[in-house]
Amino acid sequence: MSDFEIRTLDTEEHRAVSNLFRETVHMPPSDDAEWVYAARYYQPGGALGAFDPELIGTARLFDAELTVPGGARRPTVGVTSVGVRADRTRRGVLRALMTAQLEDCAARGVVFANLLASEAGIYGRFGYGLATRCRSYRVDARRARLRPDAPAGGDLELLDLDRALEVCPGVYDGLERRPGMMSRPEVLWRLYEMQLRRHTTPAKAVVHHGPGGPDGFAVYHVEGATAHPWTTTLEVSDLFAGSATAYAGLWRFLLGIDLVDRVAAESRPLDDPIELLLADHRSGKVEGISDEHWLRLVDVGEALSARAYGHADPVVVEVTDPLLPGNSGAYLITPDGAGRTDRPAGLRMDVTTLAMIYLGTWTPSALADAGRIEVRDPAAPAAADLLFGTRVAAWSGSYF
Ligand SMILES: CC(=O)SCCNC(=O)CCNC(=O)[C@H](O)C(C)(C)COP(=O)(O)OP(=O)(O)OC[C@H]1O[C@@H](n2cnc3c(N)ncnc32)[C@H](O)[C@@H]1OP(=O)(O)O
Repeated sequence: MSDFEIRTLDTEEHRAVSNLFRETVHMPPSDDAEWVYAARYYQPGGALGAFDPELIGTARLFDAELTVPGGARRPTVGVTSVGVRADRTRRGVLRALMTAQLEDCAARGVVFANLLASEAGIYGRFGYGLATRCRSYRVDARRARLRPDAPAGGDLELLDLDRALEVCPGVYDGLERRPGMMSRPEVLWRLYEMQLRRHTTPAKAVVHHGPGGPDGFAVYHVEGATAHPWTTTLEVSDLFAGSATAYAGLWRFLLGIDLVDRVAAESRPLDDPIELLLADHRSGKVEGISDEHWLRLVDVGEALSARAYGHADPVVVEVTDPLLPGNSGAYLITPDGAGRTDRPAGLRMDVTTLAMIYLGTWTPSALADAGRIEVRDPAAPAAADLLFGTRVAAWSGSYF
């Protein structure tokens, strides 16, 4: 359909993008006070608009880096503010925006794209696969204590929000990253600033200082302190630790704050070790597991050669990518690396399914059993499980 045009928006048009996007997700426009912060979350040149001639659809991005299994980092974009005006949906506007955005990323040498999806049925057709998952849990702070043998040491420093926004970005940058973690560019911290300033109770941060300097932090605020009788929940919006000692130290602090009934952590890695630290593991309760990041391999060859692999017999994976056809073809995956090959494929899959196994979140065997991978060599699924498997669960921890 071509009765609309797609173009990159100027900075002065960003507020219209925000208004349109918020309308599509049934939120009111930002007021002037919020827009002071929200505007800083827009990367110049990062927003696309669809016009007919009014603005009827948007999609935007910011540049970042993604950590892949093995620790290498490659360029990614965080895709956000995707919305099409309700009276212009289902006529190809999103498809045109996604196509233009991905082609631009490919031309710029971006290797990945990440997003958080409003609905699970939208993005698979554009090559995005669910690549990280997270779990939420609540800990009964009145009851929970860490085991006496839990790691201890280091110092804790409590910061108000202004100071936290100065200090935490540097601590984050210095931490080792899991597969799936992104760098946090300035625009992302501006988003978090906006969100944290919105709370009616003060947001705080606690930084853990280990032998080599700051090695972890948690950002939180407490809800419920104004109602009587009160039931307070300390909500953890960020928690990153570069060592087991920092992780235990941050939790020990959070669980020891007075007048807190519950500590809620919404989006933690699937293998977050909190239960192992609690003296009574039933003082914490997993509330649910949910989607986290959807990943698009924009440059399949570069993505496959960037990550590390486990030990197993080599496997040839044939990939199909209708949207970015240059990615289609066969790739030889070995413990020493990956690259294009003419050898016959043991596994065939689309680029969406490849994204699901890329960070190790889903196994090729499970996806083959689900009918999403065509198996041509019966030995290939088990070998691919070992090649693509990771030691720690992939997780991003960054939301936008
Ligand atoms: C990263 C983020 O920002 S997530 C936020 C996404 N935004 C929203 O959820 C806001 C509310 N929804 C919308 O604004 C729109 O309905 C959008 C953006 C989801 C879809 O926009 P449209 O212009 O209607 O999509 P378009 O017509 O290009 O459809 C492309 C394809 O996606 C499908 N599709 C569109 N929306 C959905 C949906 N919500 N669920 C499942 N499939 C969908 C279409 O059926 C079409 O399928 P096809 O490839 O088989 O033909």
